[in-house]
Amino acid sequence: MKILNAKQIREADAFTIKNEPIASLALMERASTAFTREFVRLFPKKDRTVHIICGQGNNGGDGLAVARLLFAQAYRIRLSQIISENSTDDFNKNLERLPKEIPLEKIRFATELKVSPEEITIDALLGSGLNRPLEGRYLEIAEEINENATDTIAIDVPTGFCCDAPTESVAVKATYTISFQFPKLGFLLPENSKFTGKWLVAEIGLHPEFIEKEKTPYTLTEAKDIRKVLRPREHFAYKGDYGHATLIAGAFGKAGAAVLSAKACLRTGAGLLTVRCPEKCVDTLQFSVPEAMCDLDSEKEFLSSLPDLSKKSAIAVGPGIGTALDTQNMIGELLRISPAPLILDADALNIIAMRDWIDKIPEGSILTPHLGEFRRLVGESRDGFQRLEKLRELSAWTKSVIVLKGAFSAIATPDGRVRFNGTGNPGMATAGSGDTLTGIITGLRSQNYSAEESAVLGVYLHGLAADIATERKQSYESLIASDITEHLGLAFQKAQHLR
Ligand SMILES: NC(=O)C1=CN([C@@H]2O[C@H](COP(=O)(O)OP(=O)(O)OC[C@H]3O[C@@H](n4cnc5c(N)ncnc54)[C@H](OP(=O)(O)O)[C@@H]3O)[C@@H](O)[C@H]2O)[C@@H](O)CC1
Ligand SMILES: [K+]
Repeated sequence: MKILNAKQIREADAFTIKNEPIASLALMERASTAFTREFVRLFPKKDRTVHIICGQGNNGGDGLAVARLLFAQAYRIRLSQIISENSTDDFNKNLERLPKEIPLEKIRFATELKVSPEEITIDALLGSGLNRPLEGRYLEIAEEINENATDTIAIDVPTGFCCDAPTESVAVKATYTISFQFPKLGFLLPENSKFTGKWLVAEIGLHPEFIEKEKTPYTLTEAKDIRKVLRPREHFAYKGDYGHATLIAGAFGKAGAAVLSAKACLRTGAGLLTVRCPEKCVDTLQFSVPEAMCDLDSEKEFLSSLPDLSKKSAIAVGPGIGTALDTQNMIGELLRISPAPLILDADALNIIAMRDWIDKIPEGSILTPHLGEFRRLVGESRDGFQRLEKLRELSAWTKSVIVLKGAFSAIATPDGRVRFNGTGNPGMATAGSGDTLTGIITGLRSQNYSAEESAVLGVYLHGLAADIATERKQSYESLIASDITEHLGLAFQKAQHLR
């Protein structure tokens, strides 16, 4: 799904009105109907008054239409209209259409507005037309909502929320945001997420031709994108058809990282897996993952040299390796010879940052930094938007795919695109979760998925497996990395639509 900026969304709106063609009022009705449908799903009971706070722009127009539509479904409605000098035509027309039975309070001063925790609050004050930070009474109204509302549902975006830049001033903190047609870039970045609450996107039928031709570097991966890329397992295949992966992982006391990666790699479908590890990790590995072969380093406690890497389909390095000097030199050698596609994670990335080796990263690699590792590689970022720019730059610079892990993991490709991932949950912020992802991506790369496909599929399946684990038997608190691997089978089934 494309992510367009606020200007592009306005243009999509205008293009649809002209070319569908559809009257702008009818498009507003479509948007309000879509919002109402989602609202009714979220709040099917009609035991609480719904208080709708409207501005006089098109976001306010949506609010008036929603008031009429919810009233028709027997919700108890209270409406506050924040009076300003200007109003849009569609706002005025929806004001005319408003049933007389709906109580309408005209608000001139913020102090006149009373928000009650007993009611459900719908925020229709300002939407994507925001062009400056909130101040004066708008700011006071947002504060009144934040202080007193218990359930706030924002139409399109919360009032004061910046779609395409950090929201630095006060904005409404919604419980849910029901947004039209496209997720906004700001929904996907950490500093803005405190305003949207849980967000969802309601389709309003903006013109497909406009959406098709409009260019944006940003997309959000959907289930249908995954289904297009996932290949079915061949009936007459044998293990040699699915690659021989190598995982260079582990150090004394960190055999678990190697175990987690290895298991996830095999569960993702790699035909064969060899794990290169120090001697002290081998018993743990062979006991925990008997399906993997082990190849011992000459050092007992840490990795110091590379194994034979000929005929390997993918090589992952990093989980649990530590940063001993010999291990650093081994990474330097691997970057130099790079005999097969590389997946670089964890301490491999830390070593690259320490030794200033970004220039040595072979083209076509996959890097999977979390926020801390990313910072070590490219320095501090002012905010999520600047971090996104640095992510794109790093991908172009290294000609590699970079997976920046976090909520809505972002996958950058050297051509400047960024693909966000929507699966996963806060339970995944747990030890070993990243090692599991490395294993999954390695398993896919080993089966000859491209670097971009491996990263996109891997991150999606990793998140989906965690979601299924959480739905079935875990909570966000109790989820651990091995639960993710345990549910990979169901994730594949769901992604392939077999379930
Ligand atoms: N796109 C679509 O596909 C569809 C969009 N639809 C809906 O339209 C909404 C966008 O509507 P919109 O453009 O009328 O702007 P909106 O957010 O109501 O603001 C109104 C005016 O407020 C002003 N203003 C700005 N900042 C301010 C501030 N800080 N403090 C005070 N005032 C401020 C500014 O006017 P100004 O004061 O600059 O003259 C601005 O023009 C969108 O979110 C969605 O709900 C659907 O109906 C149909 C399909
Ligand atoms: K709003």
